[in-house]
Amino acid sequence: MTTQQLVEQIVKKKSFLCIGLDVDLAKIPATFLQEEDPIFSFNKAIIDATHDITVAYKPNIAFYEAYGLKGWTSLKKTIDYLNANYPEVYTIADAKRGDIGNTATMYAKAFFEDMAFDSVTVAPYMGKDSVEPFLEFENKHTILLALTSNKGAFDYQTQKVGDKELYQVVLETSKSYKNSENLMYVVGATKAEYFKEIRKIVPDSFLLVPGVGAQGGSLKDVCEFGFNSQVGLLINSSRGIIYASNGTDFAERAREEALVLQKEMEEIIKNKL
Ligand SMILES: O=c1ccn([C@@H]2O[C@H](COP(=O)(O)O)[C@@H](O)[C@H]2O)c(=O)[nH]1
Repeated sequence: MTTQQLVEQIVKKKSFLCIGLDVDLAKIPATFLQEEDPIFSFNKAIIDATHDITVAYKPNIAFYEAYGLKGWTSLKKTIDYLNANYPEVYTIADAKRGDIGNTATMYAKAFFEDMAFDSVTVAPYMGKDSVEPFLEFENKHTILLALTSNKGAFDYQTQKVGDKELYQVVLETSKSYKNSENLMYVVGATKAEYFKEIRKIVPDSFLLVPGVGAQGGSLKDVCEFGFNSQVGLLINSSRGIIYASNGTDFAERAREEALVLQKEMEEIIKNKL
């Protein structure tokens, strides 16, 4: 999907919500456990209940890898279901990959070609030649970790490198990568006070923002400086939406939680765009 198509969906749905499909078998309604593929069945129910109010879904790959071959099969069925039934929805493989060039190309093929995701998250630590292979893929985005939502972000990402903080160097340097127009960045909602500085460096880029919901980040605070003329934000919530209930009403409750965020987004879009 192109960035323009993503923006069109955001405007049409009045939403810049991304729902995280982080499925933990210990947390989904017990009735699913009797099914042949509980993870896919759960995802399908969540997707069918929310696709009209969200613009993106983000399965975190760890939640699938943890279940081995069965988990990969559930992931493949989920992405195929999305692409076949809701092709207008943007998809993110939250895989946080990063390795030397030829290996990076294989990671990119896995997520962009075999799995047909629109984007994949990538760690910047191994530098330019570990990121550029992902950027070669047309109409696919590479979402580089910049300033993450966890406490450990302060271990390295805000450390000074010369007169800049490391996350600033990542943002600045990555703009010179070949095909850098295919880049987006991860910035945690729990770091709302950094968005002003981040927008000075990457005013036009899309930011994937996890940390609203279970991690306590504020949508309003992120939008104050994170919002740009094309919205420029994908706000992710995973546990806060998909585990709103583990009863028979789980899908309705997930929709209700998603709707709370979407309504807030609609208001922000009305006031800011
Ligand atoms: O900085 C980051 C990068 C990625 N994540 C991932 O996003 C979701 C958040 O889930 P919640 O349940 O809404 O907290 C999860 O997949 C994380 O691994 C992040 O939280 N922070």
